[in-house]
Amino acid sequence: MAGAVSHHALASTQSYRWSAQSSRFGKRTGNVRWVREGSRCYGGRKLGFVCTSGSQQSSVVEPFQLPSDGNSDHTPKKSSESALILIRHGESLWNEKNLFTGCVDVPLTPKGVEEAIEAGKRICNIPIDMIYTSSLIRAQMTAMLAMMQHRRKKIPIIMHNESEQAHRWSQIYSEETKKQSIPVITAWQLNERMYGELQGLNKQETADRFGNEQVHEWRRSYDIPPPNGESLEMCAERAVAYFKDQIVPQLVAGKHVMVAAHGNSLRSIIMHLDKLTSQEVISLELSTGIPMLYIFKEGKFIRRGSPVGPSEASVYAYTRTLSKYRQKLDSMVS
Ligand SMILES: O=C(O)[C@@H](CO)OP(=O)(O)O
Repeated sequence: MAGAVSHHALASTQSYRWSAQSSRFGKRTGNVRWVREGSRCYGGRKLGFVCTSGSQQSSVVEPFQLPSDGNSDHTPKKSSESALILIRHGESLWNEKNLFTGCVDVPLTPKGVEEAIEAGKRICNIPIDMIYTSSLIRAQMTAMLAMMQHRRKKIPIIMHNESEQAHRWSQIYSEETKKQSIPVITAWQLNERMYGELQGLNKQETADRFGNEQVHEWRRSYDIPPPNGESLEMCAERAVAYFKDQIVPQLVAGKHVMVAAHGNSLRSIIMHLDKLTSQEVISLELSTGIPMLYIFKEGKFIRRGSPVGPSEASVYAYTRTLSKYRQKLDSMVS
C-alpha cells in the first residue's frame, strides 16, 4: 500500500447517527439535538448517540448565500417551503461483505432493496419534484425503488445530458406525460468519497493489519485521506459545491428535492447544513436506507429528522405545504 498516512489521536468518542427512533434523553450540541441510543464498541471506544426525528429535534440553519446568477426562477418565494430529502443508499453487496467501496459501482443486496422500499414508504406523502443521485447504481436503485412507493405515482426518469445526442434522444413529447414524470439528475459530484487503495479491501482485515485507530482515522477523520484517496474534506469540495450550485437553486425556486447518495458525500452535505465542526463530523454516522428530511423556508434549512412513517403527525403538522400536499393525496385516493 502506497502513501504514508499520519496518525492523529481521535478526539471524539461520541457517535452521532441519524435514526428514526426517538428518546426523551437528549442533549444539545450547538444547534443539533443528539440523543443517546445506547452504546456499542468501535475500535475499543464506547460510542453510540443518535440524532433523532421529531419536532423537538428541529434545528434552524443559518441562511445560505443565494446564488446571484440573475435567474428569476431562483428568486426566493416568501411563502414557499420546499422539502429536501437526503437518503443514503440501501445496503450494497460490498456493505454486506464489509469491503471498502468508495467509487466502485456495486449494486444493492436484497436487504438493500428492502431498505429502499421501506424508505420509500416513510416518505410516500412528501412532495418530490426532482431527484438528484450520484452516478453509482446503488444510489440510483435506491431512488427508483423508494419512488415506487410514493403515493403520487409519478415515474422517475433519468435525464441523459452527457451529450447533445443523448439529451435529444431521451426527450418526451407529451406535456401530460412530462407532468407525470420526475426528472432524475445523476451527478458524479455526489458519488461516494473515493477510497483510494482501500477500495475492495476488507474493513476488518485492514483494521487487523493497520490498527483500529488508523483505520478509523481513514474512515472518519475530516482531513486525512486514505492512501491515494479522498478525505472527507476533499469529498466536500465537490459534493457541497454541487449542492450549493445545483440543488439549492431548485429549493429556492420552490421545488421539492430528494438526494440519493452515499455515507460520506451525505456526511459532507449534512456537515454543511448543520454547521458541524470537523470534530463533530467524525461521529456522524448514517445508516443505509434512512431518509432524512429538511424544510427549506425563507432561506433557511430546518432539520425535521427522519420520518418514522408515512403519517407521522409531526412531519405534516409542521409545514403548511406538506400538510396540504398530504391532504391532496388523501383526496385523490378517496
Ligand atoms: O466503503 C465505503 O465506501 C464507505 C461506505 O460504505 O465506508 P465507510 O463506512 O468507511 O465510510
